[in-house]
Amino acid sequence: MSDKLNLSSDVVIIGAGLAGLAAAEQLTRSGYDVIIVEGRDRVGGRVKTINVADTEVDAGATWVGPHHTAVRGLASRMGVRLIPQYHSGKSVLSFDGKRQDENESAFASGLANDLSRIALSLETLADAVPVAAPWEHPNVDYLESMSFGEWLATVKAAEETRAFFNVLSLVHWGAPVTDVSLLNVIRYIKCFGSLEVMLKVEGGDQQDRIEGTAQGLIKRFANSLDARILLNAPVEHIITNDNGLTVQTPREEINAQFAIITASPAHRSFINFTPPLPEQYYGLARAWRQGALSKAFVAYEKPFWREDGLSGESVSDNETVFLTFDVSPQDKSTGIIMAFCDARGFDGFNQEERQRRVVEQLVHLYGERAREITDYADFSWGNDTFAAGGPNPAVGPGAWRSFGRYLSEPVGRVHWAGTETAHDTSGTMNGAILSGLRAAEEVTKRLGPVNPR
Ligand SMILES: Cc1cc2nc3c(=O)[nH]c(=O)nc-3n(C[C@H](O)[C@H](O)[C@H](O)COP(=O)(O)OP(=O)(O)OC[C@H]3O[C@@H](n4cnc5c(N)ncnc54)[C@H](O)[C@@H]3O)c2cc1C
Repeated sequence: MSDKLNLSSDVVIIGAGLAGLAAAEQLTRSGYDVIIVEGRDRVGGRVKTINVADTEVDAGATWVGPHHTAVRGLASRMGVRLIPQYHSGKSVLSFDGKRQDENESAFASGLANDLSRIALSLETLADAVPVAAPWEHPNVDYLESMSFGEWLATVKAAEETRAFFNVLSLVHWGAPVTDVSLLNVIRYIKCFGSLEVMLKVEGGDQQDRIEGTAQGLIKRFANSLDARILLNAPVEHIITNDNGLTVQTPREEINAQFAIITASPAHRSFINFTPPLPEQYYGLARAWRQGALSKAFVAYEKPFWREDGLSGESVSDNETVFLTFDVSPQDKSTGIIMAFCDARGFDGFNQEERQRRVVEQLVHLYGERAREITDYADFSWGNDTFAAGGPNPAVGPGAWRSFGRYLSEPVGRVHWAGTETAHDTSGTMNGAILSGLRAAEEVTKRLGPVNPR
């Protein structure tokens, strides 16, 4: 007999990120018994709080766009405020080591025209993508034949335009333009609404932050649920038979009718399935390689860049820091720059070297005062000890056509959720919630009615 703790529920949810918690809320409200199993020692998944200068900051997801109604609704129910992303003043651009303020003419002329030309082509391509079934696109062979980088070369994008879109690629897929397929990029743009929405602060995806951090919101959400949450419980094995399934972690064995797996597609393959999943599901896990992205937070006595008329926003082709934002607390008790760092020029170095690289680039962008730091913290999602990678999969050429249809198609008693399986706002916290609700609805239909709580 196994010495594991035996538990049972109607549904087991794997993953205590937003998708898992949203699915659990929906199912428990309908009267079902739910257990959530989470491999990490915390809830939140790709949402995580770290500390810099005694201030909590978002190492993972940060922003909520105006159209992210599921997150907005959740925040409002949990009594958590959204605060506007600081966006006053000029941003800074730095390509090939040449720093300039946003509205200086060198950028405004040639590059702006080329950027608009490429952006328009992308938007036009995105318009025609059937987001729920991109493999049905009439030109799927062409769109899946090349990476985003190859397409940029085909349309003769200027070097700086390519560098600009590389920043977009790094921040969304944690990988350069050479690693993601053209179809993946345009589908993602359609899921977000438009390229403009993806890039904008006011009226766009970077409009608001969650007061007290996104993980603060998720902790409240988790505490409000009428479901058991097991932490430090990595699911190793799922055994299905005619009557139900058994989910095994190193310490627990949980019997249930159905499972909802919210792990990102690449992490699904770390679970052993008996009977095995159909072959295509392993192909999917291989092809949905999780990108890598890191964030550094540099604290100062005050947000000094504001005195120079700067917003703290910057875009660079620097090999370490490619994007910055001002995430200082609203009371300006300290100044904090959040720097998105390219894993390739960051993750392999020790903390001293990572900090040196980040601060040097901030000095380049904001002047010598950027050297006078009061604190520093960083987090590398690609180096995380469990379910490493982030923020989204770097889906390469051919992957959507071969495996896309298996993202959310249930296998027996196993259903799939997670932001990657959403059609609307896929790749965001909002998409995660929507995917959890969709999977809960699928399972509810199969379980049949019980008395709602
Ligand atoms: C650096 C970064 C910045 C981001 N910025 C934003 C942003 O500004 N705005 C925005 O909306 N989104 C942003 N995102 C994306 C957002 O965080 C995700 O889309 C969302 O949180 C995904 O939620 P999820 O529940 O689908 O997946 P996850 O949060 O990944 O949850 C899945 C859970 O499953 C667990 N798990 C995996 N395998 C197992 C197993 N075998 N057993 C048990 N548990 C397992 C994982 O530990 C994880 O907790 C960002 C992400 C990152 C990394």
